[in-house]
Amino acid sequence: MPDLPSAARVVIIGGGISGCSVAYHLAELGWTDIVLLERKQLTSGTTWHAAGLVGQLQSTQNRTRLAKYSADLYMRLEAETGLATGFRQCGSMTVALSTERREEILRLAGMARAFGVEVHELTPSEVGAMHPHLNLDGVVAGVHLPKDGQADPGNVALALAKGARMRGARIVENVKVSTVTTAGGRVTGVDWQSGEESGHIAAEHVVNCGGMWGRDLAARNGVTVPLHACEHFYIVTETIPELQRLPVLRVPEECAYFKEDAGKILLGAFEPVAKPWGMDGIREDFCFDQLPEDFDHFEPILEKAIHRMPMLAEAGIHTFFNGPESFTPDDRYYLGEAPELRGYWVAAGYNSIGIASSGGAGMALARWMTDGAPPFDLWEVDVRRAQPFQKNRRYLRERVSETLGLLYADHFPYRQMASSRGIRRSPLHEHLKARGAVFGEVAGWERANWFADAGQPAEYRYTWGRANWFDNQRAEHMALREGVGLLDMTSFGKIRVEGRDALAVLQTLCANDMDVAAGRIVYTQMLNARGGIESDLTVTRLSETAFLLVVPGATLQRDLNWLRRHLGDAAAVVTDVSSGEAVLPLMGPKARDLMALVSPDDFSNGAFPFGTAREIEIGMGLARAHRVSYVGELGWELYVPTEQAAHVFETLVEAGTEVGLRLCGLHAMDSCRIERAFRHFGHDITDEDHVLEAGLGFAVRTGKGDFIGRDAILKVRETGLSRRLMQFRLTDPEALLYHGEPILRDGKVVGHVTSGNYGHALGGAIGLGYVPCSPGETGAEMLASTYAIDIAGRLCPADASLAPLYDPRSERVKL
Ligand SMILES: NCCCC(=O)O
Repeated sequence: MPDLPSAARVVIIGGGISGCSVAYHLAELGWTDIVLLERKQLTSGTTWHAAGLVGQLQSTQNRTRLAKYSADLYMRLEAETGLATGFRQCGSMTVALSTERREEILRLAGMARAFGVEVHELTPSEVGAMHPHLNLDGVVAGVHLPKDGQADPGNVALALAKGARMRGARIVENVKVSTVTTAGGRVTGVDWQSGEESGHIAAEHVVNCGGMWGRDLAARNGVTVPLHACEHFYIVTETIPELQRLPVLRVPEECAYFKEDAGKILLGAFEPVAKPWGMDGIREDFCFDQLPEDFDHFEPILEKAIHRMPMLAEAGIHTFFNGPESFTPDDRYYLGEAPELRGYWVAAGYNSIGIASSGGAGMALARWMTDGAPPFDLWEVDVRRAQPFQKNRRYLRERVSETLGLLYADHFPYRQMASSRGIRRSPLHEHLKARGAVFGEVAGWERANWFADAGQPAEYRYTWGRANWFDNQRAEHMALREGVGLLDMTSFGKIRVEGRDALAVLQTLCANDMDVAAGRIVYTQMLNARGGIESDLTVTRLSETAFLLVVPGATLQRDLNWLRRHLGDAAAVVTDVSSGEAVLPLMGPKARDLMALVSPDDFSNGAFPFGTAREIEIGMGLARAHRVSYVGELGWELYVPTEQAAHVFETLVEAGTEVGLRLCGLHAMDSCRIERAFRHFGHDITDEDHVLEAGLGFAVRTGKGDFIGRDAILKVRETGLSRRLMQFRLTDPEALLYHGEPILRDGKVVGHVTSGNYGHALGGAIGLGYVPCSPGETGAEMLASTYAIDIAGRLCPADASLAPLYDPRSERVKL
């Protein structure tokens, strides 16, 4: 009979590195009554066969921050626990074989450096000096991270487990969780089995660290954790006598990584088309299992690797390894509390970088569970980004066969997934496609990003330079600025909040005043207690007791979750009505002229002012027109019952010929919104960003009474801001900004670009980003500095502004 309590504060399911790290960090934060249950033996799923690379260079700042934490933790873990982890700070090197890849690694290096990661750029001959066995054919550059390392993954997990046990956590093997029990939308504990024995542990929290079992385990409780295992291949050579100690080497363009360990080379592959595994479930007795080798599948990578490191041709292969690892639809892992079930936490789906990620992820989750909020913005890995449909196994199988290879593929800006597409489509999809739309995907939605001209291939050609759609974007952008453009934003999340207490609920959750007349639209944020932004939305009062909330499609699950969790026993219901209406923004100074051609209603400023919504006739149908704009121009967002969308679209397009209507895509919408300095949730504004630092004080009404975040606003009003969101325009019209580029103030790195695009009306790349300031420092003082943005090592001078560079007085929306 396993030695298990009948109650615990938290039960962690899964004894891989993820579960051990969560247990370690919760114990470190003083949690008692921690129980970790492992179905077989610790590390016996995926951890034991991981390659053990601890690389800090991740594709975003916050994942880099977490990976840096892992590297620092593993450095000290052996001394703390007395258990050897095999961690060696051998450094790592990534080489580029093309100028495009060079741009990518130098951009990443600049970003990582801004976060305190030591990183050096290398010329080809410096690459050769650092790795003398390397064939330098085609190598154009490299980056070296001396503090990267490698470790024995199993031992790191065991050391974390020991550290957790030393602080009182109970870690028990050979106990399987058969059910996570629930009541009233909350976790109540777990039922367990061990051989013939079974029992129950009552618990406030459960953490799903189930790795490749994570999806199925979650699905049993209706929780969405979309991940799927893929086969991951590597070989280990026999001992190579002349081999010296080497840094980890990544040659992403040849899909390969090389790790020197004890005189042998481990060569691993991230091939472009991977082999999903475990489609019909995973064998009950799976424990330290390997999968059958597939030499034909590995051979193309091996051939290139032999060319790159010719000594491999002579080295015998000691081990040909194939083992399953979990992959997710967007190559990002899942952390946080599941929106479906209170007390159900997730740390899973590590996409083959679980050793590098788990240390930091365990720390972040433990702090999240302790404080009820993540330690910093973790939206990119937040489990609430998962869409319910992504549980579908066929979707996952097809998608992960692509995402494994994407780990080492070029991470070009605007790169789109090729697999598992077309799942969520607007009713106008075929209309847009027939007119040249090139689609991108967000949250499963297909969205027209740009429109190809007649005869132009309707496809992306990826680059770090000017894209093949740059001129299309410019034409669409200028149509929105000078004429009239029609967009399709059906992917917006639409939420109805209604009932006797709907107003009271929204007054508590929103920073702006919701007590407005029916037909008014209010731009607002939902804040957390720190004044950070949980949601960025418009709220339209439909009647005394009904409100329509419009949110980005990508944040719908998060926003629904935030609303529902704060309902308490209020007499209000929250309903996702996203599928009921298509959204057609008609924007530009000629929008009123076009509306007059398709509708008998009055669209004058007097009759239809900015910030109002009303039902209108359009063609032979009805729509609700909202006078708002995310591009900063006169216009209306038309909310049309889904089944009337095609009719309204056809009516607008037909009449539009008279006023030069142009179909516009999301790329033009984004370039317009960044010129106008409209913030984008998840980039410019997150739960870490105080609403006043974000420059959104104009949408805050502290005088209306209490609401979540009010105290934090009053406090900052008293103490002053410690940073401010600024807008930048590069003075070189050729340079391009995407995201993550370091910002320099008077020659010193002070922040990074939170979002970037090209300002076609302003004539240069535009970026937003936070700049620290001292309390009391005036805007004029901030603007007296000189600013530059580091783009892959080149310093590009930038004009900085606190007010929007385009239409600073917001006159155009009120034309
Ligand atoms: N599991 C392999 C890790 C690969 C990498 O860190 O690049």
